[in-house]
Amino acid sequence: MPNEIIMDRRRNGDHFERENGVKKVKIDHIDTNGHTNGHTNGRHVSVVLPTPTTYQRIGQDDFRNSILGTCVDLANAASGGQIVSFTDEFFAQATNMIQPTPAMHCPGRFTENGAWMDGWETRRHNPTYDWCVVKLGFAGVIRGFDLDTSYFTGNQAPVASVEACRCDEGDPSNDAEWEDILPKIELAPNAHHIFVLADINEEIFTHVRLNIYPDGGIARFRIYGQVRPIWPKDPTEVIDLAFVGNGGRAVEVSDQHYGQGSNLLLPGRGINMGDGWETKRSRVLNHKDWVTIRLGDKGRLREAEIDTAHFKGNFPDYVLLEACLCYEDLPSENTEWVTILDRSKVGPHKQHRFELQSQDRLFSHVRITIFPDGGVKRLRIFGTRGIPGAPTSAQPTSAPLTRIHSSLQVISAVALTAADYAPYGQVIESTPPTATTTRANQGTAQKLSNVAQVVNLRLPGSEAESKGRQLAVPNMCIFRCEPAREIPVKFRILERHLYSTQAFVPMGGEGGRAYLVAVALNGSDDMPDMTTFRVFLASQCQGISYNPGVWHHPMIALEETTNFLCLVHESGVAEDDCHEVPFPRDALGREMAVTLPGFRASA
Ligand SMILES: NC(=O)N[C@@H](O)C(=O)O
Repeated sequence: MPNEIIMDRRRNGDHFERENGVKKVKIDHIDTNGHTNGHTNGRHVSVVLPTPTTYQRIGQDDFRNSILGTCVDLANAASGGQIVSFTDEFFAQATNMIQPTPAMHCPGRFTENGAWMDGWETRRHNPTYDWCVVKLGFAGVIRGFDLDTSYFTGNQAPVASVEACRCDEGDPSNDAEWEDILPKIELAPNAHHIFVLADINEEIFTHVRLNIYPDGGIARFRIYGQVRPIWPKDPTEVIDLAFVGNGGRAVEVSDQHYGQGSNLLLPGRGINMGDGWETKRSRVLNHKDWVTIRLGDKGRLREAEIDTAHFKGNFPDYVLLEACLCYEDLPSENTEWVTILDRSKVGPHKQHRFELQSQDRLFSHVRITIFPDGGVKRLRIFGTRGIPGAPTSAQPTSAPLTRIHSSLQVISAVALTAADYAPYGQVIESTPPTATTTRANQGTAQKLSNVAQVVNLRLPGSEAESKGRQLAVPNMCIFRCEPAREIPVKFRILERHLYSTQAFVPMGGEGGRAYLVAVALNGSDDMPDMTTFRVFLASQCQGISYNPGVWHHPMIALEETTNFLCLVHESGVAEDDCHEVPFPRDALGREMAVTLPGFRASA
């Protein structure tokens, strides 16, 4: 047996050097059984690893009664989790693993590489192993995992392990210090593998690395933990104490048949009804449902926002807010609950704001109760932390309410489809649902006509001309768009072309995998109607056209500089050709940004 060297910590990865406290050990290879071989000073060594962190595997039925039931999924794309690097994703993209929705199965559906799989799947015959690095949506402590191989029945990864590290700026470099968090465990096909870590480790992590030996697929990767917020320096700053990024957690839910209670605390307004809290229909008189939320910190509560976005026929009739102060995760039966918002009427698809009662009292939990049942998208509880120096009275502080800490309004992008985009314009693609197709080119081509409208409202004799608008002529031009330099991408302005359509078509040849199309319809106040604001993720095979007067953000290319062919009618009169407004902030003064799991900011 070659000499053994006890390493204080192992890192996955081949061919790197590691100070073992005595000599540099060069790890040559970690085989699929975890045997780590290396050499030091020309002498072959076998590396013995420290005793792995202990853990307990639990069943799905035990989940809610375990510590994981009061945790959040730190990796979830809906909370800003992102895939930052991986060795391979030949069959299916790594970013699928962190989607909020459960894995789906579509037998008989194929991509150009193989069977369509809803998860991360690497190519076969890896001689060592694959890995994928996840950036947590928010820094936090880790309590457990769900390595879900749903629908992977002959191609699941057979063995996996998990490491973590903290990297406050950017992403881990090659010499990052990774900590073994979950040792190698075996994975069965088509199953949830839920692990609770035995050590209550208070170490804060920002990134996790999932290793699979030697290759294969994982449907979903959930990283359960608790956010450790980065609090504002100013103790008087009013913040959303329920926000997941500020450590808010749903600790008890009466019913979440259609949508989890923890969705109430996610960033932004979500993309559809599926990412809110929604109960089943009740069929008994005087029914009610509720969610108990442990705030990120004790605090004095000033205002609440109850958002019923996308709930248009199934919003609750009434809501009630209560609060209490206790130091356990779950308030006990005899906890005193104080009403901070009397039973109040709410309506469809709307952000409701309420002034709260008992603003001078300190609370640690809030309970939202809905009557009789229904759906709520988000709950925001604005107040100040109960720490020395924070205001104890309800008098306005130096920090006006609009200075809300850090919780950007965050929105997710959705895939661009002709149907979803129809209110804003047309999608220009090779399979348009409405184009007329004829043979052309001496029978060697299909001609798809009228794939998008081309409109010029400043023609001779038009109403615009009668109002003194100068005539306009078509301008076919090229926009060479530089890629977004920060992700999430923040929105700066919205613009519109009142008298002309404007089409953008990627010219191929170079450019990133996708680009963003951010649009809004015009409101009754002749400004953008932000309830219609959508962000679409368009592929390089899709062009778009904006209808005249549709508000849109300037084109946002992703990852690589992208050339777009553009067609628009212009008169040369600036205010007619393009009307710009600053991007609207919400009622609480927050900017808006779009998260893009799986995409990286350009260098
Ligand atoms: N996705 C997919 O097709 N996978 C299989 O072909 C395989 O495991 O190689």
